[in-house]
Amino acid sequence: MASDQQLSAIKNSKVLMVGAGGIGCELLKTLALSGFQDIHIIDMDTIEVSNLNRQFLFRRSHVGQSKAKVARDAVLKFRPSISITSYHANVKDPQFSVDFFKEFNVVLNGLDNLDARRHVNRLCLAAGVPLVESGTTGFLGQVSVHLKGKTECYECQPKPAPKTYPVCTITSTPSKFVHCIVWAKDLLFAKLFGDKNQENDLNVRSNDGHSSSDHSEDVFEQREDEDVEQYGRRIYDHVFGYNIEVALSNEETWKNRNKPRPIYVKDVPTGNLTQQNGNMREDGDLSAMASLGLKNPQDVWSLAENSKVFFEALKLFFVNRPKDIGNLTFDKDDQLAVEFVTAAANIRASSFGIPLHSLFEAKGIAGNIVHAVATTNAVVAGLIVIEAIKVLQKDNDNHRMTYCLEHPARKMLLMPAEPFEPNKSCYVCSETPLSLEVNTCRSKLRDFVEKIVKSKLGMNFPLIMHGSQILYEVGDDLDADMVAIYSANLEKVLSELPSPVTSGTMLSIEDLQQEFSCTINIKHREEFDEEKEPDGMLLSGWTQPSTLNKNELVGNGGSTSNALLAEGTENATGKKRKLSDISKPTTSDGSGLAESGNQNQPESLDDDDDDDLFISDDLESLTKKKRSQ
Ligand SMILES: Nc1ncnc2c1ncn2[C@@H]1O[C@H](COP(=O)(O)OP(=O)(O)OP(=O)(O)O)[C@@H](O)[C@H]1O
Ligand SMILES: [Zn+2]
Repeated sequence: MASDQQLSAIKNSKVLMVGAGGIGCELLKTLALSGFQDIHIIDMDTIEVSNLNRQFLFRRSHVGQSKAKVARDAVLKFRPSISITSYHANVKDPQFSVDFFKEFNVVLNGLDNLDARRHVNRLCLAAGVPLVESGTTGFLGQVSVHLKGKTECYECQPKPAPKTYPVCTITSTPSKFVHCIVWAKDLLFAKLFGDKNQENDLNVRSNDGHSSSDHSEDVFEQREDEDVEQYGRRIYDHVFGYNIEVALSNEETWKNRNKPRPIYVKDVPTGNLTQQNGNMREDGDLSAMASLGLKNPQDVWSLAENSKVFFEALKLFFVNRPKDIGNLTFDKDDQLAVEFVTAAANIRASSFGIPLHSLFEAKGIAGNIVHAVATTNAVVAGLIVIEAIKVLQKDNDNHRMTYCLEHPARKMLLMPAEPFEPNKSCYVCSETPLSLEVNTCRSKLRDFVEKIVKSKLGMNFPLIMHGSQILYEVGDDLDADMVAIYSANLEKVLSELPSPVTSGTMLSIEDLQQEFSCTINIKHREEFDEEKEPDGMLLSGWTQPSTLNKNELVGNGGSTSNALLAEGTENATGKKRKLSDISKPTTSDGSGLAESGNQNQPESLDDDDDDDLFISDDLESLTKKKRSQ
């Protein structure tokens, strides 16, 4: 039961929830039932069928409608007297300015991506509004509190980069099914159905050293004299047959590897491809599986079935979705795209002697999906509300960041820890400059804007200055002359800009919407390792807090929090961390939650009682011990 004091803090508060998905639905319900009276929700999405299993405020009839609005209406049905305001919008839209954020007593995040989380973090810092951040993945969850100047901000700890694979593993020497998925999704699918002007490694390696005139034209363009079936067969023979033959001709590559087998259409009994079954699923999605009468997404298809799905999906794209061709990027919710990618990945896997997978498994890998657990979302939502109430009561000494871990016996375990102090070298909440190694004579301003300013620094509306000269700016109110100058600057190499950027230059970069600025010291470097530093530049200076050494306890930014709050990491793609992993300093970054061995594991861990949830204070006492040293 809440105390009178708590109730009055709750009643007089105005809270902003960002995200009305898995965590958001639970959170809105818990806020309403806890007595919150003025709740604002932002979510940019509409409801999908795949949300219904856990986003319990939504029903089938709501599919296609705004999540924020439907969530609001559903909760108002059982709490009609409270005020809920919904925004069907991206939190990065300019309407959600620093002034907008200042209206709230606390901001609660239920997001699913790094980009939006970073943006909200910056707005909360600029507005001086406390942020309660959260994330879940399967049985794992985490809630943390960020108070400007008192605790670390969401970006104080670097987040691991999403898992990437060396280009040659994907283009020439796959050894795992995931490599075949990446090839099918990022190369083949992108080449056939995506933007034709995008760089694509599909042919680069496989055609190395072979200048057969037959293959020097763009083989991926449909020829005027061929129909879509002939086109499909030619693509099939090219990517699964010819390209593999070319790869095989490089003897060196296969000295210590199993050789792949070229596969041509004529070798595979695909039978009659004219379909009788109609090509729609029950939910109205276009589907090659439906046309072919393949019903169970958990079945592993044979090579022949995969080949049929390949041809049928390709045909359906060209015949039924011609407008999409040239504009598509892979989307795990696009049934036909998932079918095509599954089939292509399996045919490639077959060629390389890698076990084939079902559509269900392939979709999970392609979409970086860890199946959500509704209970974890509910527990995390409860923890968010507990921390939000402490924020409202200004109970700043008692905040906890809480990890939701998986008990070895599949029970859920809560681990509270004290929040960390701000990282003095955080480029977001402190003024520490960053440094960038870059070839200033080769890299263009465009590379710097795309790869560093937007992608690494997460800026939306950047302004780049060298001394008092503006090199680049984004905004709606720029006059045409300025737009022309900035566009021309984008195409210039750094050292040839009107105000040349060379070794020793200090650039200031500002995002006017986020009210966030930082400085970058430029250091010229000639060469970069293509595989390890594919951006051709290296940003540094934003380090782990120096107070932590490798074997010390890490409350946030440790492997669990990174796995949860950063997208697409190895952990988020299916490998669940065990408590024992987290309790020992054996994680790759040495940042396991506890110091070493079993001594730090909660005693109750092996306890066999039947409770489904228990809270351990062990970690908290350890944290205190470490900090007082
Ligand atoms: N920039 C953003 N602005 C507003 N809402 C956002 C933004 N980024 C993500 N969201 C919302 O955050 C919510 C996250 O919820 P959740 O993790 O359950 O994802 P989902 O898309 O509903 O489910 P899944 O990804 O598993 O299909 C989504 O509803 C999504 O629309
Ligand atoms: Zn910070």
